[in-house]
Amino acid sequence: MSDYILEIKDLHASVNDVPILKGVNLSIKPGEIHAIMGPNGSGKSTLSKVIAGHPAYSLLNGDILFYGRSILKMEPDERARAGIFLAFQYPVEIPGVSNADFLRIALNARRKFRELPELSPLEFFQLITEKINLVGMKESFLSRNVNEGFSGGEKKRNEILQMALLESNLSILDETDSGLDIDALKIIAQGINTLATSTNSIVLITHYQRLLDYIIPNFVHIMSDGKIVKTGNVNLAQDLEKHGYDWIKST
Ligand SMILES: Nc1ncnc2c1ncn2[C@@H]1O[C@H](COP(=O)(O)OP(=O)(O)OP(=O)(O)O)[C@@H](O)[C@H]1O
Repeated sequence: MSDYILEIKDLHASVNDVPILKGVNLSIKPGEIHAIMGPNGSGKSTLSKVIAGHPAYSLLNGDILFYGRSILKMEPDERARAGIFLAFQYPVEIPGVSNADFLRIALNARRKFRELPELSPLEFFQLITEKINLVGMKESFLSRNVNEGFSGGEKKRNEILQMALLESNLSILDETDSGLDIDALKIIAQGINTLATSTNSIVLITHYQRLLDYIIPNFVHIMSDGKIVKTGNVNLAQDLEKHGYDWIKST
């Protein structure tokens, strides 16, 4: 078994024949939290979607290893069941599907993969009641359709609720902090800290140093034009906040 949960090696990817990722290298060990920052359009969301297996992206070169094994041939649902979770920058609404059913079916698919017994609706209800407190959500959100009519911040909370339920090994949170009010940011950050264990890893994609006051990452990476151009600790985010991205170019 590899020492790493995730290893990305010289990853090049394109969308609609436009090259976006131009040689990304990243290694993540269990127990680590990594933050990825970078200017708009630098490829952060693309990286997260390529890891999750989004079919719109073509892989041109490189590899993605999950516990030492290439996942390139795995479908997105296989990757999710195996323990890769992506909280979307723009969570989708699914009219006609109740949030509770969606979450229970997703959880049971993951439990089946882990060779755990599926939860009955009653057992699921007991578990979800505990988990919604973690993200400060009201129970009424469970009977509504997935994200339908949810505010921006409520959609983000719902993503973290999924993360809490699925107990994924690798959780990639794409701008989960954007759209959250100050109180919600603290609640969500606290929830994420509770979910971080010595055996899983979290990748936070963010524009705001503020999030990293609440969730202290082990590493901060800066992406620019499809590559990770600088890696440091949490001080790197503070320097960036002070000096802006032009500072990176001059260092
Ligand atoms: N379908 C597409 N066709 C052409 N270009 C695309 C397509 N999808 C994404 N791109 C481009 O890929 C680049 C990287 O986008 P991506 O969303 O990964 O950036 P990002 O770093 O997450 O940006 P932000 O911080 O604004 O969310 C952008 O220039 C974007 O316009």
